[in-house]
Amino acid sequence: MAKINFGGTEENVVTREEFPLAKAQEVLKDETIAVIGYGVQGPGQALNLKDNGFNVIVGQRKDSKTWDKAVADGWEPGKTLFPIEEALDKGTIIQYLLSDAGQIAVWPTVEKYLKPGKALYFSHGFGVTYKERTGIIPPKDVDVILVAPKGSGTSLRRMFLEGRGLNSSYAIFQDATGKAFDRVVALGIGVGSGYLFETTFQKEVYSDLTGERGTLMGAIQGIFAAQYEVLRSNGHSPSEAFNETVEELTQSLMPLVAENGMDWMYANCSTTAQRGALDWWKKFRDASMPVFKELYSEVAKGNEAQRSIDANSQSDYRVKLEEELKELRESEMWNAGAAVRQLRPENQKK
Ligand SMILES: NC(=O)C1=CN([C@@H]2O[C@H](COP(=O)(O)OP(=O)(O)OC[C@H]3O[C@@H](n4cnc5c(N)ncnc54)[C@H](O)[C@@H]3O)[C@@H](O)[C@H]2O)C=CC1
Ligand SMILES: CC(=O)[C@](C)(O)C(=O)O
Ligand SMILES: [Mg+2]
Ligand SMILES: [Mg+2]
Repeated sequence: MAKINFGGTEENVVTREEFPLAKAQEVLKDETIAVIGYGVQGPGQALNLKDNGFNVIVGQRKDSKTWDKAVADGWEPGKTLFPIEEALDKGTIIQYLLSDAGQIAVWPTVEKYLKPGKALYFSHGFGVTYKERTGIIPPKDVDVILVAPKGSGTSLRRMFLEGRGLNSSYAIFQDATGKAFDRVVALGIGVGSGYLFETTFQKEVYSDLTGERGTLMGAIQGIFAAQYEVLRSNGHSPSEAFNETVEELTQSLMPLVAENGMDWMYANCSTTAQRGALDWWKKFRDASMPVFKELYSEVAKGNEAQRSIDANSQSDYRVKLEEELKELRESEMWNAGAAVRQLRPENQKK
């Protein structure tokens, strides 16, 4: 366990150096890892575990699109791919990777197979933290652990195949066997994490729900739309408005931030831009602070969790989500974006 100083605070971090893959394989050599759910995280984690040499099987609803996806990915029905209950029975570690709403519906079935000594693994603190709303209360004689990749399951798989890794948080809610730490870290390394930082189930879900509604997905679309609309209402063309709002950020500036921080990105822009950005960023911070405070309060009260449960437990939730995604895709800003993306040299038809 390394102690890393993050901006003045020392935190526990597990890296591949001190917990190499060989150690993870040794820790889990007698385990059967059953990945329940094959949506976004399921494929990324299961395929990385398989490529890392672990004994992993997939449990999914038969005659479902995701069953077919698993077959297409090489999982063999009756050998490494099973209906959910069969996988639950065979698994000594249950990776519960159904959707958060789906986990509620299937929990009564999962609970039946949680024999003493097994491990119940999540990639989100949602189900256990909001137990009054989800009904997910694990038995006392199983390990309850979490590895939460800080990114899409699609990126987890892509970065693994590129020889890189996506960072994950890890937490132990219950250590019934005395092996919970070794199991959770071994699984974190096995699913392809670059390094693991410690958290709790509650801290993970509060921060994650805030992040995805905030800078990572919700707020960023909000400020893109606001700037785009102001530019357009002042006579700027769609391509100019989109390039100045999104394309330059994703293609040029965000990679510089990822490489070496915000000051590095600023330093690689004009002094005119630096002056402006340094003058305005606090104004945007102050304007959005009340919204972020309201967001966190709604998350901590459980209202955001309930909203997600109510909406995503509807039988037509996917249809409704797709309609809203279509509305976003067909908005002028993202329509202009599709044209701009096509103009990238790498996308030009050869
Ligand atoms: N999407 C991502 O990249 C990330 C997801 N997570 C967490 O990982 C877990 C899995 O997330 P995703 O892969 O996005 O899930 P998802 O929304 O893609 O759903 C996974 C699978 O659950 C199935 N499912 C949904 N409702 C069901 C039901 N009632 N009965 C049976 N199956 C049902 C779906 O068919 C799908 O195959 C969640 O706890 C999520 O919060 C964590 C980090 C990132
Ligand atoms: C990809 C990720 O980390 C999210 C945004 O939290 C999620 O998909 O739930
Ligand atoms: Mg997340
Ligand atoms: Mg999330």
